[in-house]
Amino acid sequence: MSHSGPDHGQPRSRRNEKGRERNRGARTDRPGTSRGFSASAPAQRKRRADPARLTAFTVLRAVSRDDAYANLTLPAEIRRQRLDKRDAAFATELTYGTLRGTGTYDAILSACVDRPLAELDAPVLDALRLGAHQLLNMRVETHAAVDETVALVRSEIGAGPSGLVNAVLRKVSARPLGEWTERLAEEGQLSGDDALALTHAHPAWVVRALRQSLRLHGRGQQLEALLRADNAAPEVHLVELPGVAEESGQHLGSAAEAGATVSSALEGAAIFRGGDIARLAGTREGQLRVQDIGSQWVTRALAGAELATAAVGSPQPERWLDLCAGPGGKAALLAALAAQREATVLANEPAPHRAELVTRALSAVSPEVWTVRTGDGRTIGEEAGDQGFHRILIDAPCTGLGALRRRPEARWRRTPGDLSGLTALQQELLDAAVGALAPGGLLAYVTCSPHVAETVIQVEDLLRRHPELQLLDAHEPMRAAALPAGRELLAGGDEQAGTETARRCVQLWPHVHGTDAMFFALLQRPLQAS
Ligand SMILES: C[S@@+](CC[C@H](N)C(=O)[O-])C[C@H]1O[C@@H](n2cnc3c(N)ncnc32)[C@H](O)[C@@H]1O
Repeated sequence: MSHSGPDHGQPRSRRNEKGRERNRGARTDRPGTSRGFSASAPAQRKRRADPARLTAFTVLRAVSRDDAYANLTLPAEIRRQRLDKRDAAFATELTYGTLRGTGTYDAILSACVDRPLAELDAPVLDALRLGAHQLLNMRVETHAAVDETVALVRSEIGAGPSGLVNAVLRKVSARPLGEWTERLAEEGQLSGDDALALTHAHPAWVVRALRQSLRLHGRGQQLEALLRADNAAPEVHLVELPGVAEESGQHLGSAAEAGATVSSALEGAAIFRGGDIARLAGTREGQLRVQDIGSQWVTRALAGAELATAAVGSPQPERWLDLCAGPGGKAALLAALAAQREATVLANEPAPHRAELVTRALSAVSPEVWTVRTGDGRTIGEEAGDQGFHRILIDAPCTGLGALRRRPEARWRRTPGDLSGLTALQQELLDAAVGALAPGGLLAYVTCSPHVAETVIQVEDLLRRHPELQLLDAHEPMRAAALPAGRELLAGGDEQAGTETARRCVQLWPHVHGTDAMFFALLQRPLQAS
């Protein structure tokens, strides 16, 4: 992790966006940049917090106090503080980096504080984590990281704890991150996954789960690459919904002019590395949307997979179902693809506010194509009718361990105890979907988690409960949906997977495919019961 922002405590001359040299000596309004700042007596030190650091601190507080989600809270806070582009980028790195690294920073802080961290006031601990991130993982100069954090504490918490924060951060700054983790691993006699957990800031149970899944999918040697990828800022992926704009590809074209790179892996997709997405043409109408390429890929694979002939032979248009649709990303793409095939989509979501989001996402597609149901997916049999659904997507509620890049606090919030409730729900949703599937129909089971209990084991259990189902090779529709570079990306890994079931499923990975670690299994109901 690194930050190359210009004026957050780095006393080097930097250029502004237009390439002009900034006169740093003349700028005294930016914290950490005014000359002699760190040398000034404490009483003369600035008491006002730097807006970017204040933004990050406010989000950290919301995450630890209210269980807020940083990816939702941060944009609102950036707007509230009216941060410019550079400060917004700095605040984002501060917030996301601090949250990702929390476990490791806490281990280091524990070695520098003379009492258990749990005895510190929560805001003080958040400020220390923020300071530790700047010292250990960003290119912020030591004096600025310490002084700015102390200024933040003075202004937001009070003068009381500022001495402690100053002293602790100075101890933290005594060695670089690598030395800290080596030393702590040695002292704690950590080895294997526990040492990796400390070095790469993942809980040990998550490291073990990722190792198990990588091994099952023929990628046993790639654990460190995956852990590193989880700690990198994700690229923003865009999708242009097919067939909804006046001219096909027009929004991707203008996004490319604004700096996006059109994907060579998947049609309709692009990668955007910075900039204001809301200003891209088509976003206001929901025709151009942010969506991980992995999500786009599995949606296109389900829409394009071949149905058994009798299921198609019906005079009725195909009926598609998105069983767990909120907030509607896949539903919108599915509906756009359905419109091109004269199919209809029922998008189901039990949480009313998320069902609203689904309706909003679908509004880019002709309303004749889709309907939203606000209900529990386990009662979907009520909607199956005589015919059933021809294509069903279950994008199941899951631990989300495949999206750690995007949800920086999630890894510390999840516990292994979450698995039993989630896997039980996944099982019930799968059974309900099987009951609603038309003869010859296709069922896509998708998770944004690579945990084997939610993926391959879930599919094996399903096949035991419903031996009539056929597990298709999910790579085929994925390859068919892909562009040449995407087909290449799909090669390897799963082909050497440990079990026949795993070989037939697709497991995407951030370090291989540049997507979330999304799992995709495709099952088919036979035309007639045998
Ligand atoms: C992984 S998210 C789906 C993401 C969505 N497909 C998208 O691409 O935007 C899982 C969704 O399942 C919903 N869910 C939770 N319990 C459910 C249930 N009993 N039946 C159906 N959906 C459920 C959650 O509210 C959540 O919106």
